[in-house]
Amino acid sequence: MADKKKAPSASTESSADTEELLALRDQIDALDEQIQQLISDRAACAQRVAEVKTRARQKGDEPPLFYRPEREAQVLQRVMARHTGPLGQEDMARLFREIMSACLALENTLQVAYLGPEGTFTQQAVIKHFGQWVETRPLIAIDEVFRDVEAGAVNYGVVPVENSTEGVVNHTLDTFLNSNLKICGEVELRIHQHLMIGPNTRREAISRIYSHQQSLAQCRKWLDAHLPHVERVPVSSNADAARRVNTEWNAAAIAGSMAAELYDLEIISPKIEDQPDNSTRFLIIGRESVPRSGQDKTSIIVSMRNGPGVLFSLLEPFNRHGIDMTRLETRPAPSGTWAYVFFIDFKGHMDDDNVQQALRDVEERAVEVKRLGSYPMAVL
Ligand SMILES: C=C(O[C@@H]1C=C(C(=O)O)C=C[C@H]1O)C(=O)O
Repeated sequence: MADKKKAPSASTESSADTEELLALRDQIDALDEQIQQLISDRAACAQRVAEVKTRARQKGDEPPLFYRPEREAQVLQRVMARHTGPLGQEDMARLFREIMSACLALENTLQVAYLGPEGTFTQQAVIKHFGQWVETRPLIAIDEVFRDVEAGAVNYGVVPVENSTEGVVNHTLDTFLNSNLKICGEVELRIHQHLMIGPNTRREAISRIYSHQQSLAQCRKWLDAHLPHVERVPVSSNADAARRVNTEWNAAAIAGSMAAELYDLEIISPKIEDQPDNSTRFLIIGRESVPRSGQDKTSIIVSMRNGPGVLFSLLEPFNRHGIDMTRLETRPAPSGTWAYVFFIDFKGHMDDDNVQQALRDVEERAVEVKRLGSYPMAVL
């Protein structure tokens, strides 16, 4: 009996396995050492970049721009283009996202305000875009995020702008009308909504579901099918919904995984959004214009006078100059003076010749054109 027990570890086959495993681990240890050295060399380069940027600053100039969105987008694009596996292309780019985030933090720690509270999808968008190495500040309203960036209290702000199921976030668009901030980037986030409960919730007695209005709308069909008689209570954010559930025995919340983690809730039905490709787009707002990255988008607001053929005359220059329009939204004019206000996104950078020509043509036909910015298209 005792001999039999010893047999497997003594067999030649398993000791060969162990040797192979040990050799592979030696290889991994050696590679880790090289990776660590290379990351340290990269970080030292970033430190020298910071010195160069600081030296280049002329007396009386604005502080140097440590964060360069166009350069970061190019680095990530190159990582993805040359990648051949076996790790997934996006997984590799995410690793580089974090390496760059840590390198930038050596130069300067970015402060980023976002539409909070903590645990919302917007916080997830901040981390996806900037990586973990930033200081974040949750604020309770979109215009507060704009105000903090305008006042220089933070470097950048992140706000939601459109959802693939529910459409535009009108409040964000309207705030741009009265702001001089620039759009410096965009983030796209796949949105998964989960049904979650707290430690005191009695599953069979759930009579109320808290969530943000948009999330309730994104899960309407699922709720109709699975919990038709449960009251749906809209609250100010998904994180607020998750917080409430903790103290009520008959309530559940719909929110994202960050909120579940933050408030220690149990996800009882994951991914209950009606559209499987449900995603939200966020904008990064800042005070500076971003140079060309090679794969850019531009956003403008155009005010046109009412009249026949207005939309045609607005769109015609884009068509003539071969510009790919990616979004067109109409909003009521803030004052009676303008009949229409159009929010337009298109591919290309304001420094591109055809974009400059198209903008000149649009400016001739419009009451006013406001350039919100050119910025790198979302890479991840
Ligand atoms: C190193 C630089 O500064 C920052 C850090 C980057 C990086 O780690 O690759 C890229 C762009 C900047 O946000 C740079 O400007 O090249």
